Amino acid sequence: MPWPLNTIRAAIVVLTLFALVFGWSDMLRSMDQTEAATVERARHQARGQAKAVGELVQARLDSLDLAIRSVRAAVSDGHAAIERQTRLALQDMPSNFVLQLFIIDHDGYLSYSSLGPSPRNYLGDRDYYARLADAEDDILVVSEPVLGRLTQRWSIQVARAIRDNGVFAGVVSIAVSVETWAETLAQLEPGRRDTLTLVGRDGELLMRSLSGPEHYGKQLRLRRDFIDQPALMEGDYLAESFADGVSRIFGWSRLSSGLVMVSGLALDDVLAPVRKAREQGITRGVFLSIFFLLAVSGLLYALARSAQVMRRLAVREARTRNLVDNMAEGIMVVDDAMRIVASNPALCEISGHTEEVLHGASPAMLCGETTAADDLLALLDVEGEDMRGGDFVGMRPDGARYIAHARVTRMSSDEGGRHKRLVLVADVTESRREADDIWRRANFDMLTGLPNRALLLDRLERMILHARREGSEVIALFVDLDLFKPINDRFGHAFGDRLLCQVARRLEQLFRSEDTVGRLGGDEFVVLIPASPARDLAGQSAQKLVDRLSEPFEIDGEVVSISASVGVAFYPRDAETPADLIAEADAAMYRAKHAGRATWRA
Ligand SMILES: Nc1nc2c(ncn2[C@@H]2O[C@H](COP(=O)(O)OP(=O)(O)OP(=O)(O)O)[C@@H](O)[C@H]2O)c(=O)[nH]1
Repeated sequence: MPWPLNTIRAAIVVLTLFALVFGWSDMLRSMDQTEAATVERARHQARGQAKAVGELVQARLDSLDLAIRSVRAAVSDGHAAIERQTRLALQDMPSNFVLQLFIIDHDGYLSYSSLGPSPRNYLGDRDYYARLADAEDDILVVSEPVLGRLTQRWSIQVARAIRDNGVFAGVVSIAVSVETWAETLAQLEPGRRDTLTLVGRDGELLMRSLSGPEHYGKQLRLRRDFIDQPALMEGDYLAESFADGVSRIFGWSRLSSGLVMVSGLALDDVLAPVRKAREQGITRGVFLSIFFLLAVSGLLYALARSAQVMRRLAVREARTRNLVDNMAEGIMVVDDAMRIVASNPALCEISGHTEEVLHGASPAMLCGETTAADDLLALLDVEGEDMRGGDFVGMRPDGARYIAHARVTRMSSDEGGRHKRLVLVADVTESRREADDIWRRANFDMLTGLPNRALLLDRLERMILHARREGSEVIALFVDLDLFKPINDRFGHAFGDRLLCQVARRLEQLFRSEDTVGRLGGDEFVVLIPASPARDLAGQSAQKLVDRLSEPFEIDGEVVSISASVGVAFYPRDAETPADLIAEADAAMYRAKHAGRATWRA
């Protein structure tokens, strides 16, 4: 059983929603996965970058340390040796990078500067100086950025302590330009909003490629692995940058000097291609979804329309079926192989067969008799015609006959070019009988059964037309019984009727089938004889007639004798028209009466 339409529509709606929800969630999930993978790749990239740049920074620090150590070794040799060694140590360093090399004595006063003699300047308050003074080991200290009192430029001090027999004797320090160093780092950055940050051992910001001095020396507020876990050498994290509020993916690497290089990749830039692809994907998805929904809506609409059409068709079919079932006229559809393929209750009633019996049977079944069946089958053979009609005699299973009128219509051909026939069958038994009766009443004399005046005149007209064509003649014999009234009077009217019938039979026996014997009314009869030539035959016939009617009649045990007077007229000699010819014969009959009756006159 096919699914109800509503179920199909509900299934389509559910499947559509499922497809949309599944499609969208799958697409968004795969987008999320792509985003996560991109972030993961960026983490690796940031780490790698922190490591590579960190190595460069460390190399720089190593060369600065080398310079510091070489100058420190010359301190005990006096001012000239310091100056010579300083020149030597700084000769390969760019002047905008190394701002100056200077020495602070054990009292905290500047005792030497590569920039030349300078006023007595106390620098013992600097953090790095205090740290070196307190340190037990020979360590390299990298200071926070400080604003030079003389130079008014931001610098980082890279310094080592001078020891004289193990006693703190001052500091050799190189001031490097934060600006220049940050610029150098900026050139290594891959993106406009990416950052490279150098962080001190205690988490203080030494330099940052993107920002100015306002952040120098600031302690990074947040807890970071590279601060909390000194043993960890590298790592990554995602955070909002404290300096500019930009979210970044950070990778960090600890340098051998203990400083930490942090490389930050702006999250928005990292994800820009992914987000663009996501936007495009969503736009495409929206269009596809709209298109899909439109297509499904179209399908649902088409289904609704077809359901409507089917309902209308069903109603129409039911109406047609109702009409066909309630029609008084029998209907059958006969296929190309002369089988009944459909019938209605009226046909069952007319034919006396059930629908089951009729179905698949030959229409000949309606007739029962071979000749009648042949007539019907011939009637159904409508090849070349679209419509025809005719009567056939049907026979019911109980043997009862009926007259049916069939109207056969050739239906339009099917795919195979075969035609079916639609046959409307009406039981016309009654109407045919009535029509026959009317016809007989109109054309025959009810007493004798002979043709009456109307039919006589009609037959005479035909005979005259034929004679005119053939050049032959027509004889009209007008017969009037002699003295019939006395018989009526004596034996009664009914007796007279029976006598008239016997006269009619005798007249019929006297003449051939092509002749016509008719009764005009009363005791008057007419005989019409087509003849060529007519003259002798007329006389013989008239005489024969007079003789035969003179013979006695026996009616109800009574023997009676009468005679007849006969008038003869010829076409074309005596008259041209049927009425004139009869009138001429009538006139001749009167002449026979006047001649004494029981004779004939022409
Ligand atoms: N029984 C009977 N009589 C009829 C019928 N039609 C007419 N008649 C009678 O037939 C008679 C005909 O008479 P007529 O032909 O005039 O006269 P007739 O007595 O035959 O005399 P003639 O014709 O002069 O020899 C009338 O008495 C009619 O009433 C009929 O159908 N049946």
